[in-house]
Amino acid sequence: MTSFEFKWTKNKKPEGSKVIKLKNTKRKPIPIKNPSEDQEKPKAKNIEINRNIIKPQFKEVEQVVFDNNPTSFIKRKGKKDKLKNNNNQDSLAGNKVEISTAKHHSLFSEKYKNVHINPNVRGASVVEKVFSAGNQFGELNIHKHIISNLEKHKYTLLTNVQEKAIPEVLSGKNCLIRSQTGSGKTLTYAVPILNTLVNITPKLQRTDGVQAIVVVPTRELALQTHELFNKLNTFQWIIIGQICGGENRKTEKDKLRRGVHVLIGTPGRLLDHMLHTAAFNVKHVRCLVLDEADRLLDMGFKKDIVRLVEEIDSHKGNSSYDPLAMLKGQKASKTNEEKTTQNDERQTLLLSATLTKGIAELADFTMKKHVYIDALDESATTNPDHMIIPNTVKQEYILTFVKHRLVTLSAFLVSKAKENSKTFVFMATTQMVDFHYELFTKYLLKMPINKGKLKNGDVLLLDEEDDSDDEMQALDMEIFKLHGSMTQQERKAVFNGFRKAEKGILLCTDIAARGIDVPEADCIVQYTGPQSDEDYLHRVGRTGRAGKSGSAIIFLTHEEQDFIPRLQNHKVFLKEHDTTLLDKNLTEFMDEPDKSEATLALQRRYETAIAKDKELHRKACFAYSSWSRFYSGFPIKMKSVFDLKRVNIGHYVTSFGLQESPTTVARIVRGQATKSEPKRLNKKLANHMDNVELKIPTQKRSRKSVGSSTSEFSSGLTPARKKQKKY
Ligand SMILES: Nc1ncnc2c1ncn2[C@@H]1O[C@H](COP(=O)(O)OP(=O)(O)OP(=O)(O)O)[C@@H](O)[C@H]1O
Repeated sequence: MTSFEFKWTKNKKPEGSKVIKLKNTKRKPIPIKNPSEDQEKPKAKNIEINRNIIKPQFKEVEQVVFDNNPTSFIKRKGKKDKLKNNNNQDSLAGNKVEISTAKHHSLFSEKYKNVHINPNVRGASVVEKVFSAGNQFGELNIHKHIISNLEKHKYTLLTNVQEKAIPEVLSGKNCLIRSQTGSGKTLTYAVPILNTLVNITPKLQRTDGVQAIVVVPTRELALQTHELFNKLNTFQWIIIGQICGGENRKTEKDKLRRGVHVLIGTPGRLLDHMLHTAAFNVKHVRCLVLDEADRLLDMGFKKDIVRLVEEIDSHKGNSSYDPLAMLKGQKASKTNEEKTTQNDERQTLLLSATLTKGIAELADFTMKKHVYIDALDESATTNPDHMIIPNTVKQEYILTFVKHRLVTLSAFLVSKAKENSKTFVFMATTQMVDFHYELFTKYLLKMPINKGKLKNGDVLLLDEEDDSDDEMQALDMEIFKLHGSMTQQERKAVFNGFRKAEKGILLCTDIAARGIDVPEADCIVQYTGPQSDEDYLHRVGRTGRAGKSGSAIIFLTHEEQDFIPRLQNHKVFLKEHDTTLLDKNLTEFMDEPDKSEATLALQRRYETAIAKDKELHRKACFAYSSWSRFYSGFPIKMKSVFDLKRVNIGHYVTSFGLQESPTTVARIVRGQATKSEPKRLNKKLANHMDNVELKIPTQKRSRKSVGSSTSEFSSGLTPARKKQKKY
């Protein structure tokens, strides 16, 4: 890269001029014109500093590097020698620079053209009560130790769904249970299962085998459910176990051989053990729970579940299972073996926050007869199209310019850090999570001491080569990341870390969208749109748990604004986010009173950092590429809102802090180009090229994990496994 340097000696220094250092990059400067003066664009060899524009206190600047962009300067303290070496014969002594602070469109509150969201459309959302009318666990016919243990953990009042469902589950009926997110569905099966097992006499032995199987879609949910069971289970003879993808199979086999009564796991791994671990005996399974049933289906686990159910049924007879009858009959001194052969049909429970056609089909397949329990008041009119979201959650949207998405998100996170919030940020792909995690950890949490400005406050500067001793911890906030391509140990550590943290930001994929319970989470950010309307609901449902309050915000671009009326059709009404606080926080954070300048400073800081950091640049390219693949793969029913053909992909590249064209990024990802700064293609051509590239199934793409987000829900099973020997 060629650099130009010039210096004024005191006597040569022209009035009103300053020492600057011009760094020549191939990138074209963003033309910034002072609207008040109709002057020519600054020419490289005739640079003049306009004092009317630069603040007058700009006096003693030793060296300023100008990277071809009038708004972005780089100060290199103590690096004169290095800079000198970079000088070449093109030094421009005496040249003048016109530096303008001409206003750009503002970051957040600019009024958009073509916005057709009607902010006045308000309607009555469907409201579901969380807690029942004061009924308590103590009133249920359950073991007193379970009740005292529940109370010890502050579970005293029954939630609505618990009040309605627990008696039905206790009576042994098959149930399909629907209630809103965070309403306590886990206890509706955990309490009855424990109660049934604790009441069996003589006491269950380890050799009695698995009595209940709980199937959940993700490993985190398995971990969480396992913890809840263990919290409630003070009965030493009842063993709760957990198996899921990513864990050591052999350890799990040993666990199963030693004996487990309640087994919680993800479908793939459960089936794997059912088929290959002789010690896993399903003959005595009394209860099968399919938690987050709709998610299990969405994630393509239907086949595994069908197989799992068939496997359980093939080992059992047909007589009906009735835990209540079993309890009544406990006085007759039957052996455990007699009891299980007599009660050998499983009870099945399906739980979900949304009711879909798929669930109805799954219910038909897994249960002969079942009762449907809905937590919504009987008086409320139920319409399957209406989405029920806790009314304690404030739902908002923010309309951003595509190229400002990154800075807007950063500003939002700065605000959240100030509020000591616990925030989930949902992103489309694992590559996006990885990239943003690294970017924010390195370049948002930490800032140069001068916060992107020269000390005298004149011009913005980029932290191109400042070393760590010039940096400070700008935000007192920990950032976490969670996605399916992390190892099981990493996932566990992050999940536990985030749950225990007092505050923090979790960047995650939809792997954290269902069932995950972080009671203190008070904010949900959807940085990329959901793949379905139901996904919107589940993501939002990570806050506002058990009646607590929370907020949820979705980032939308102009092209995506139809998502708002779409949600209105589901009786979900979002308000536009008031950006005043964002503006304030960003300007304070960047120590730059003008929000456009603050925006540019942060964007340029990111761009410079990414351009210089090879690994981060690679991550940015892969993140963009995975995003474009994700975006082009939105389900048909969502295409009216999220359609790659309608978006300006060049701007999206900018939103990943990249300076290349989309086509070049695609070539870099394919290994056909190294990092470069070519001319941007025109938009149409770039669009066209990128679409063509997406369709070419190159070897690299299929090998690379930049693929869809569904891969991350892997059960840990390797596909097309050879049959393993039982032992
Ligand atoms: N009776 C209760 N009293 C107080 N808190 C409760 C009660 N029941 C459950 N909770 C709390 O409510 C939160 C949500 O519970 P749970 O995870 O079971 O909800 P859910 O309905 O399964 O949600 P999702 O649909 O998102 O999976 C948890 O933090 C749990 O501890």
